Amino acid sequence: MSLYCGTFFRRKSFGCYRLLSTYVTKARYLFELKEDDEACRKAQQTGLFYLFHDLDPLLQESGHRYLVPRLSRAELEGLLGKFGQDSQRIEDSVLVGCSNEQEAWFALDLGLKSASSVRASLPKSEMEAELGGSFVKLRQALLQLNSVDSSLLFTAQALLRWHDGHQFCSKSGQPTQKNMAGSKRVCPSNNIIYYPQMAPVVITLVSDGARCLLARQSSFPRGLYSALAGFCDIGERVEEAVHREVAEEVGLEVENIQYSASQHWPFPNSSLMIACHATVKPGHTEIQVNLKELEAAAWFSLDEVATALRRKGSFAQQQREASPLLLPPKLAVAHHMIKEWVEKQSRSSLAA
Ligand SMILES: NC(=O)C1=CN([C@@H]2O[C@H](COP(=O)(O)OP(=O)(O)OC[C@H]3O[C@@H](n4cnc5c(N)ncnc54)[C@H](OP(=O)(O)O)[C@@H]3O)[C@@H](O)[C@H]2O)C=CC1
Ligand SMILES: [Mg+2]
Repeated sequence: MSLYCGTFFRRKSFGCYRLLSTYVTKARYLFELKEDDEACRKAQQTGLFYLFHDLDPLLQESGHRYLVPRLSRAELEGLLGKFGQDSQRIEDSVLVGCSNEQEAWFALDLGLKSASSVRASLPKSEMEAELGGSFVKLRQALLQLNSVDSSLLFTAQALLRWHDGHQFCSKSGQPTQKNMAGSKRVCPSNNIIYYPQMAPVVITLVSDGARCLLARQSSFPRGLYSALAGFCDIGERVEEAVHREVAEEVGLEVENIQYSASQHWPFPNSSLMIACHATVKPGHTEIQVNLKELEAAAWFSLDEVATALRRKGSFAQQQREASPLLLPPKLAVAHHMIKEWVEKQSRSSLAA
């Protein structure tokens, strides 16, 4: 038997009521807000709002870091009033999370172009002056955000982008309607439900036992190398995608595929990055770079990679110093895998 009593779920087990964990309580609260428009509308009264302008989040500079301001409902209504918009606009926001105390967090974009005058794009520089911050490209701000803020902003931007691109039903051509939380859109003419999507991408760190294989695309910043990444084809298993992508990009066959971690990556569209380690078949290490996909690929020794990982200083600083190898930023899953590989290799060379 389970009882819902306001803020907590309690489950009766062996005659006593067990308080559910904060995590479970939060998960169920968010589930309720996604399912129940009225509950979500109510949560918008007491919630906090992250602001975006044409998918760029509002940030405030503080030394070398960015802070992410959040507006209360009253502050948001005041802002909208100054720009001739009524509080109805708040219902365009999407739910992105909540605090342990069940204060719901929403994201609202006031800069996306829309055909409707009630959804007009508000002027960016006037809003920035009013809010004492600036709307910054999320990719540019990455290195100056903490991991909690960046993860929330990744989700918020991906969700806002998805809604902006799914205003119409692909079958009937009619406008779709967002539910209050923004967890889906429905076509009123045929009841088709559209859910936000992420494209699965495999990212593989290939090792030959002593070295790891890193590659770069011509679009990467100068000096940056990363693990091999590629979109999963439809119908493919993760293992198949890993085999195919490595074969396509560097002409090698891999084995011993081991799952490492995953990450939602919002650039340029929403991807679910599935990170795996893999090894090449013994003696099969000769790389044949597919120049349609990559600019270069090479094997790097433990020492080269460990030195690059240890290097301090900003990315731009390292580029100026012409560091021989630059690695992805800490918050990218590619960085996590490279670090994991270095730790494992270092442990096994110590043990040897
Ligand atoms: N977080 C991290 O640590 C890292 C994240 N990544 C991300 O991984 C993603 C994939 O890596 P990438 O090497 O570019 O991928 P691929 O090797 O699969 O090649 C990219 C090409 O795939 C095509 N493509 C684009 N979107 C899709 C899609 N949804 N489904 C199928 N094919 C698609 C495009 O081709 P066309 O333009 O010809 O249509 C694109 O040029 C990138 O978005 C990148 O940002 C990559 C490395 C590290
Ligand atoms: Mg690729």
